Amino acid sequence: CILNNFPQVYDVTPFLEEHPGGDEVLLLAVEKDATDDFNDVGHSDSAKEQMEKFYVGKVDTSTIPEQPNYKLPAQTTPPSGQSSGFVVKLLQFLLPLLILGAAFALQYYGKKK
Ligand code: HEM
Repeated sequence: CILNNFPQVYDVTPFLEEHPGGDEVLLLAVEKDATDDFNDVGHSDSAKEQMEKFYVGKVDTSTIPEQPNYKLPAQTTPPSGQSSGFVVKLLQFLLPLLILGAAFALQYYGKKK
């Protein structure tokens, strides 16, 4: 089935083996709007007449959503990833300070003894 000359739909299944341009190009156009592909080749008037033999019907364009009704897949990082990432960053900043503080404290108490 081909969406050629959108919104007209043509079923070219019986034509696959007879198509002078080969079946491959037709199969590449399956289930998409092949209007540009068809026109770019510069098909003859006879080709356009033959096309009418495969006419199935029209797509009811009112059923096509204006916005695609799918959502992009969510980011791979889990939702908790953000907060744990923050904790890691905080620790990366605080840990060297803590070690430095511990080193100074040890030095101070070590001298006292
Ligand atoms: C119902 C749809 C189609 C019909 C009835 C059809 C019919 C034909 C016919 C009769 C020819 C011989 C040349 C001519 O008379 O113009 C032809 C050639 C060709 N068609 Fe189609 N065609 C269809 C769809 C497509 C689509 C979707 C493509 C996609 C690109 C395509 C690509 C070609 C190519 C590449 C040639 C060869 C042109 C050449 O060698 O000069 N056709 N087609």
